[in-house]
Amino acid sequence: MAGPAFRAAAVRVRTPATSANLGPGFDALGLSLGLYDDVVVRVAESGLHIDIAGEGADTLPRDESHLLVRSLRTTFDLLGGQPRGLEVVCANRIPHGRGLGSSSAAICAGIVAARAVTIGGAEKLDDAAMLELATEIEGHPDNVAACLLGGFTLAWMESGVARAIRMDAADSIVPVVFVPSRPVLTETARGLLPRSVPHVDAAANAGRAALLVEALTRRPELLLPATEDRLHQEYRAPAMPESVALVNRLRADGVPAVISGAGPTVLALVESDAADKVARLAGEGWAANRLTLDAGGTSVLPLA
Ligand SMILES: Nc1ncnc2c1ncn2[C@@H]1O[C@H](COP(=O)(O)OP(=O)(O)O)[C@@H](O)[C@H]1O
Ligand SMILES: N[C@@H](CCOP(=O)(O)O)C(=O)O
Repeated sequence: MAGPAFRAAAVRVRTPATSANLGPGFDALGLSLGLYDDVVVRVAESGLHIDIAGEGADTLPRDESHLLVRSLRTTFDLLGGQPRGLEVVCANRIPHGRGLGSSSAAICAGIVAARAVTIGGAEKLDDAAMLELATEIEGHPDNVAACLLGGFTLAWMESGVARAIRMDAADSIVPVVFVPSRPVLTETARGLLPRSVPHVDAAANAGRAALLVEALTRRPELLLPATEDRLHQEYRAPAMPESVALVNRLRADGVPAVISGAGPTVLALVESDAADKVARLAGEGWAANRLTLDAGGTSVLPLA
């Protein structure tokens, strides 16, 4: 049987950074942030050519082991076959290994780009199937849900299948990130988690995660209690002691701060009039950035 046909024109995909967990919502809650990687994918006559600018330009592989290319390949297989050749041009702005969802961004960009360059791709792979595939590649659904859908997402697994709903965070909320210079791989930070946790901690997190949905969408004044976590942050402290100390210091000052994703970035969710002041609180050793909320998720854009 013949494989699929491909568009001759290049496709440009923009994909956001994400902050997962948000304190108590381990592997469930995610927030899409206004910091983006861009990728242009073109089907070529032969071979694989990868061009990378920005984050990872000195370290990422230029072969089939590149994460975005692996995601493209997996998606093409699902859509019925591989193109003869591929050109991939990446402009990376999301820092790697910092808890801002760079791997999810690469995975989602690959899936969306493969679907867009395949004629009839959207009919064969709908949005639910993209979430399922992205979760399979990433291993947990929280970042990829926010990355694909934008906004504030709640993801869960149902009979082994990832599902998600999208909400909008209150637009008075400003995400401020404190990014340290040293990375910690998500795999390392997940390896520090215990296999079981005390019932009292699980119960506390369930209540706070539920409260967080209300706080983030409608009542930001509840963000400090709503972002309290007992399931992952302290367990991860040995890999990121300065980050956990900064979270505790900010929280003691009344700032709703959490470890972003698996860390080591610290995320503060603050009202816009306090954002600049909060951004100055961390001091030396942190790149503090006042970001925006992303509403659109991973999108196919016109070529520049
Ligand atoms: N834009 C990208 N292109 C290719 N690979 C990427 C890209 N972004 C991230 N990765 C891969 O993902 C790894 C980081 O993933 P991870 O440890 O989950 O951290 P993060 O919190 O940034 O997602 C990088 O070391 C790299 O191997
Ligand atoms: N729920 C995951 C989130 C990982 O996010 P990342 O941005 O660090 O990849 C976890 O806490 O392990």
